[in-house]
Amino acid sequence: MFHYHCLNPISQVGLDGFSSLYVQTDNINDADAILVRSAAMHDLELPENLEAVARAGAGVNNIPLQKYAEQGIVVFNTPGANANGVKEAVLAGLLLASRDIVGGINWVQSERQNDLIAKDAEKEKKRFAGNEIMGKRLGIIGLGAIGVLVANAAARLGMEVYGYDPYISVDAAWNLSRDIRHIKEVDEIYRECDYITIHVPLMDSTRKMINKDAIDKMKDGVVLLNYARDLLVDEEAVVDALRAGKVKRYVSDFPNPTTAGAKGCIVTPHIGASTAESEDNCAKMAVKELIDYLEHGNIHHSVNYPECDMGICSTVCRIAINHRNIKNMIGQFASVLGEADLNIANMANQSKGEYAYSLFDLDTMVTPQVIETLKKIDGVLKVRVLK
Ligand SMILES: NC(=O)C1=CN([C@@H]2O[C@H](COP(=O)(O)OP(=O)(O)OC[C@H]3O[C@@H](n4cnc5c(N)ncnc54)[C@H](O)[C@@H]3O)[C@@H](O)[C@H]2O)C=CC1
Ligand SMILES: O=C(O)CCC(=O)C(=O)O
Repeated sequence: MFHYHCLNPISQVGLDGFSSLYVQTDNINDADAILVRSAAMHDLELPENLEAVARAGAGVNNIPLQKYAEQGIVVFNTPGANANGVKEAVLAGLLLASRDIVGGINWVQSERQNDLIAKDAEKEKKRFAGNEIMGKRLGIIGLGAIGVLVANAAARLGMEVYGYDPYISVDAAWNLSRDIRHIKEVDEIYRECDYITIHVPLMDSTRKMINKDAIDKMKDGVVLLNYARDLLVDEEAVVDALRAGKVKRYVSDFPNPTTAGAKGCIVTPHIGASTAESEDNCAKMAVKELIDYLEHGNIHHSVNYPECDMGICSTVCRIAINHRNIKNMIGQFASVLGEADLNIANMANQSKGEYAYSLFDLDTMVTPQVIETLKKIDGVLKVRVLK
């Protein structure tokens, strides 16, 4: 029996993927696994028995990845599962920034008692006029799951699309329309584009990457869109640039005291991925990842441990070891198992940065003493026995 705890509401369609072997618990201390969306986990101490955290979404800046890796806790995310939801929100953002649709709706609302509203609308509508996006130049920073979808959709809407991503994956490159212009220096995006949208993860290297220096290089009247994370942008600098007329509109999905209500800011309450489809997709993928890890020890889409897949164990037992990526770990595991007269039928060892993961399928059941000996090896962070 496995227990899981949800730190945020998770789509029932996804949770239905758990078999009768799984029970939801309100007590985090009983949990083998946690499902989370945007809840902040940096100050959350996790119990020793916890095996995994699955982020039903893309961004993992709310999770202390290294701290959990040190505890042998594997953190997963769900790459691409909510990308279409965000793409559609970005398209809405492009249109909302181009025409004063929000102002127009608010005007109609404020005139709802006015019997002459139809006639007055014809006089007032020039205040809410704007421009079309067709033929305008859109710069996309970050061509991952979301950036690629935004690029292709904007190109189909007749925009001239510039894409910048020095670390683009082979898959993303294959999925990118040939109409997208490949930009090698981000300054070219700043210099040339009428609209700039950012789709990179929040990391130390990307924090405040859109700052005053970057804004100064942009075209006058540029529109900035941020459906990635507010901390990627120096928003004080953006608000100053809006006041000065340098930036025309700032569209953000992350409300905070700097941007909420500020002139020229169009801010939504982090709803980029809040569609039934995205929520279901993320939850389904997260649950699948947890099941494969808890039952079979396989790792797919982890952000702090390597990919590792040995399928379903067809021998008597499988040992899963989370450990540091240092020399002679496999040698030590093999000698402990050999000394205990255990034959290794199959094995896998993968590493990612400072951490590594090993699976051993054995022909005979391992004893608790052998597991204790493995746990005592310097650099071992967690050992599990799986059937
Ligand atoms: N508003 C919302 O509800 C949502 C927001 N997000 C945010 O969007 C971000 C991106 O999501 P995905 O596209 O799914 O992630 P992804 O991991 O598929 O793509 C990120 C891309 O950014 C690129 N990148 C990294 N550093 C870069 C840099 N310095 N310059 C240019 N490119 C760089 C990477 O190479 C990668 O291709 C997430 O990390 C998350 O913060 C994601 C989903 C929903
Ligand atoms: O769960 C959510 O709605 C947040 C989505 C998000 O920001 C992400 O996937 O990075």
